[in-house]
Amino acid sequence: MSDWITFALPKGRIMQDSMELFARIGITCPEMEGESRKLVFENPEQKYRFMAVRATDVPTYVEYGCADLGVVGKDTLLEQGKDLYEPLDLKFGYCRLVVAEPKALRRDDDPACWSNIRVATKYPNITERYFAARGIQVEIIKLYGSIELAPLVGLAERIVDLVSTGGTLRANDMVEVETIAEITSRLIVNRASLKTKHRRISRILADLEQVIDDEVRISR
Ligand SMILES: Nc1ncnc2c1ncn2[C@@H]1O[C@H](COP(=O)(O)OP(=O)(O)OP(=O)(O)O)[C@@H](O)[C@H]1O
Ligand SMILES: O=P(O)(O)OC[C@H]1O[C@H](OP(=O)(O)OP(=O)(O)O)[C@H](O)[C@@H]1O
Repeated sequence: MSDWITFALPKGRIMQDSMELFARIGITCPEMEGESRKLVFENPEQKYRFMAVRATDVPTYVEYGCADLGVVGKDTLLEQGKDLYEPLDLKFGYCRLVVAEPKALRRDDDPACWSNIRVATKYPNITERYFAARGIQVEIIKLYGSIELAPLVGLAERIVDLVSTGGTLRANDMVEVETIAEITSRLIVNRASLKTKHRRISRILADLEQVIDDEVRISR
């Protein structure tokens, strides 16, 4: 099995974009087509294995070498701060990590005057760092989803969360105040695999880079 390549892919929205990109460099997995509760899928002819994991668990599987390669949002990498080799920006999964607050609060609010605020977020580390760098004291309420609910029920005045279309903020009468980071999905690589499976992995990296560069060139 040692010449197999194992990918850790997030079960959610990134999975499909990942498989579409991999298909463009000839990496496919017919076993993954259709509904299934399976967590591991294989293409024995090509010697590829795909593990479906929680988005936030991808770095762990790659760090411990259970997966050679992983696809994960930059938000997760920034939050977890693991020392992982991150050679490629895959240029999908685009969104922004922002500070947001209710429209009604925004009217008289001046972020330059913030000194002590309460923020609900899935990203406590990023949030802490961001406000500490500006000398703002922040009380962080860690949540695991539906972050936009927090200001509606008085749990926190502000949130730090991802925005893509802006639909969730609008639907909950909130507005963006500041952008913390632009986010895309990244390819991450286990450092030991890079040495032990160098030929296969460097080929995958080169092929992906080519396809991504071509796409960027065409879209210009
Ligand atoms: N609205 C969005 N639009 C585009 N990309 C997004 C959006 N929300 C999240 N992402 C990206 O997709 C990644 C995975 O998000 P997803 O919602 O699938 O998992 P999650 O629910 O955040 O993770 P978990 O299942 O571990 O709680 C995020 O880390 C981010 O990089
Ligand atoms: O700008 P939009 O296109 O509306 O997308 C933003 C929403 O998407 C993500 O939530 P997700 O769907 O992952 O739900 P969750 O936070 O409850 O897990 C994010 O946390 C925002 O709530």
